[in-house]
Amino acid sequence: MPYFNMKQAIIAVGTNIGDCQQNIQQAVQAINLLPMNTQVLKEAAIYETEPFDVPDQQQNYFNTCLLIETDFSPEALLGACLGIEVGLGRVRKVWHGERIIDLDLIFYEGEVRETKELVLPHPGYQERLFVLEPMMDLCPSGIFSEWNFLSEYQELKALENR
Ligand SMILES: Nc1ncnc2c1ncn2[C@@H]1O[C@H](COP(=O)(O)OP(=O)(O)OP(=O)(O)O)[C@@H](O)[C@H]1O
Ligand SMILES: Nc1nc2c(c(=O)[nH]1)N=C(CO)CN2
Repeated sequence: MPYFNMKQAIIAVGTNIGDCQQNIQQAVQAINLLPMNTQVLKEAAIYETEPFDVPDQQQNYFNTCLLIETDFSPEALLGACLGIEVGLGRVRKVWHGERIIDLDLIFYEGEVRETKELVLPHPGYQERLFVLEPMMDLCPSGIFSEWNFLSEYQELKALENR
């Protein structure tokens, strides 16, 4: 019987320690091993980006975004992502410090949250070309569910090209 309950979400991935391509690959594998029918449907290109809004000297980041489907709730999906970060060796030391892997939940369908643990859509994604650019690979119209991020992408891209 067809199964209609799956939800789609976008996860932004960032890494700037160690073998960054491998870190991303391991994150994708870990997401595909999650329960609740979770799987990566589409991977954006990987972009090398300069550190943005960081407190110290850091290596360039490698950023991408993943379109996934899942039966997890938004809260459970975030918990699963935080578990993958820990499993891949992430240690939190300072705010916006360098990291082996960062998995941010940008959108979960049209869901909105404003709790201490989970804010949806992810706060600040509109100011981050390193998130918007790979999201355009996943959604070339600049639209995901109720969210239209095309103009934010175009504005930041134009600034970058000046
Ligand atoms: N949409 C979301 N995606 C990921 N984490 C979130 C989200 N909303 C709230 N959080 C909370 O943010 C906390 C800190 O996340 P993290 O340490 O990855 O922040 P950061 O990546 O350094 O900064 P930023 O959130 O600005 O990218 C997490 O423990 C999580 O509970
Ligand atoms: N280029 C780039 N800069 C960042 C990134 C990131 O993933 N890429 N993540 C941050 C905190 O989440 C802070 N700054």
